[in-house]
Amino acid sequence: MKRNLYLNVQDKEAALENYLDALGEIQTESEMVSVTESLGRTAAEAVFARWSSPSYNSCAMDGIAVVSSRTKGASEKNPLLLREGEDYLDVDTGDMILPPYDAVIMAEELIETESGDGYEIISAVPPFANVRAVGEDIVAGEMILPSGHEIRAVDISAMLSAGVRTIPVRKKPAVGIIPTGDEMTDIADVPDTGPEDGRIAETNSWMFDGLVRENGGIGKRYDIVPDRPELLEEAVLRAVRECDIVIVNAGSSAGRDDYTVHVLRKLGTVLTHGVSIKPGKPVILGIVKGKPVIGLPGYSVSAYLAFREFVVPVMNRFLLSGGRAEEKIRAKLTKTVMSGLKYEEYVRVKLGLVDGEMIAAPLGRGAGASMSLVKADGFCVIPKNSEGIMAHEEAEIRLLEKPEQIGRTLVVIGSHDIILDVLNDLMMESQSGMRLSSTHMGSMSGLIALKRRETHIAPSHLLCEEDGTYNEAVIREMFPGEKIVLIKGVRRRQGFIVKKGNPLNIRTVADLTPEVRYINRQKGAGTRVLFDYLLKKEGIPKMQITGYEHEAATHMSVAVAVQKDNADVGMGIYSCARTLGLDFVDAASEEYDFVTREEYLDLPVVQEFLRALRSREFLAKLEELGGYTAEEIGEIRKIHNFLS
Ligand SMILES: Nc1nc2c(c(=O)[nH]1)N[C@H]1C(S)=C(S)[C@@H](COP(=O)(O)OP(=O)(O)OC[C@H]3O[C@@H](n4cnc5c(N)ncnc54)[C@H](O)[C@@H]3O)O[C@H]1N2
Ligand code: MOO
Repeated sequence: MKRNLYLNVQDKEAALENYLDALGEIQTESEMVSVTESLGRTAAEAVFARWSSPSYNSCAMDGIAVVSSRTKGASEKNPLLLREGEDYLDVDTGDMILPPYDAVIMAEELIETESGDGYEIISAVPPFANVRAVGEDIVAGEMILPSGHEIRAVDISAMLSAGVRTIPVRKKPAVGIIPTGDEMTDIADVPDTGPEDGRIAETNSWMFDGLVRENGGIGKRYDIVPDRPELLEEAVLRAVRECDIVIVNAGSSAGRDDYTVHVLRKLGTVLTHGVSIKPGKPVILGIVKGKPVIGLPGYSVSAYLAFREFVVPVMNRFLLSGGRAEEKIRAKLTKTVMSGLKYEEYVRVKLGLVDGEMIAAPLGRGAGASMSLVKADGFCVIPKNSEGIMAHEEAEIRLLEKPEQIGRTLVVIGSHDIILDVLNDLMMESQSGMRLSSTHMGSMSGLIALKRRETHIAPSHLLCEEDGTYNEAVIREMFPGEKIVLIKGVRRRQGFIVKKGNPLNIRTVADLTPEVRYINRQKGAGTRVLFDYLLKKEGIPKMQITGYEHEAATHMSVAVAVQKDNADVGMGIYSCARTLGLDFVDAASEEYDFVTREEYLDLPVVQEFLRALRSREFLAKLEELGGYTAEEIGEIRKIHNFLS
């Protein structure tokens, strides 16, 4: 099969409009459901009340039922005596009121007679006072909900009160999901130890199934189709017979086995192959036997975005829904994101509020970075024909997370350590509703973010080469005249992460001979500073280290690179080596602290962070991870550096 080179990508809006036009008017169907099961469904027709509610005149307050006309003339000067059995009946809220009674006086307004045989009242009551008249809430025949209304819990109770038991709702569109690819293994068949080399656990179909349900449809997953066009043809034809919409996943691009587009052309028509969004470019919009068949790219982020932009609008056609309104906010980016001119680019971001300003920290941009979706609070969309957005500029963010949650976020930018995940977990476990959102950019970038008031806390382990101390020296230099505090964190062991048994026998930087493949950390990372310091001490030039330019963003990615033999050695913390069953050669003990502004200490999110940091659970967790000591944990050191 020849490669598909699709260089003519279409604009997203034009492609979608053209596709919806080609699909024409969709015959929507409805089905009857019990009102009690109708939550979230869309009413296919207007719903009318069968009964009135209340269905009888009912007492609205606890007190006595009276005949209103007989209370005329009662006043403070001329109180009226009411006798039990003759003039009134004791009643409670919800009781039926029958003639001749037509009004209720609240218990609080009654003055008991001294003899206890009745009450005195000092004002007259009008007819139907404190009475819920029949039909006061809902009148039989009244329209309760218009057609197209999405049913909520309150609607359910109103319908039931009005005697409506079943209603017609729009039928959920059935969305067929066909995963493809020779390398795919159904999750049920993946060994417990993980997929064999070269195999991939088929996970996208489960994401689509969830997305289909979230958007009001029914997902129908089909077996994985191997890379053979005749099998895909068969699968598509079957799915088209059984479903309203069909998704074919992967095989949408230019690979030799990417023949989805050929199959769809053979079975029907393809209106678009390739749109100007990134990730998500290789979308295929086809029609087979009148049904929409959409080819989505294999990478999970691309697949998710393309689903949002193309499958959801088609599903909304079936539901006759305008779709959910997207919430948007403006936020300041913490770092520059560059973008090509040809595509509209979707950058996932984490959000937080620092000093009253919304801050967006961009996450990993790879199309396969599914964790960027897990962590994202929103997307920043960089338009076509834009080269990108500069750091500290404002951008529009489409929200995925609730705005309230964002206000309860402790923003942490700086050096990475897995204890940040543990602290977030401890904060989330408590009743506070607060969370910690950390972006790993290295110690130096964290301090710069703190300087610019773009983070609450900057975790840092910056060595002062002159005196071997940590953090204080650089803070004094960077924050003259500002009130900065150091929240003491942990001492942690830094060293060489090597394969089990240390086969290359690495003990010191001097053992990093040219045959040894090193993996480094990004510029500005404290671990890189430490490595450079060790090299300098030994008089070893950086350029002599094989792999000095090979960078990873976290300790854990260094450890994985060693585990999977992309490198022989890298510097990192003990706990990461241990988690992956690797060996560790001690090189230094360093201080990993949390830098913040003094004025932030009183913020509830910072207080909650301190609580988690000083908790017994956290100490226990450090013990479990290994490689940490915490003698000064949670202590606060003021670093006020006022120049005289
Ligand atoms: N020469 C070119 N190569 C590629 C281009 C291009 O323009 N020219 N586009 C790239 C872009 S952009 C994307 S996105 C991908 C899309 O590729 P396909 O849709 O053809 O998907 P595959 O190559 O088959 O798979 C990509 C990736 O995703 C994994 N995958 C696939 N299905 C699943 C599933 N159901 N569950 C989990 N993971 C899945 C698959 O194993 C691959 O790792 O193409 C670029 N290439
Ligand atoms: O455009 Mo692809 O969808 O970036 O990964």
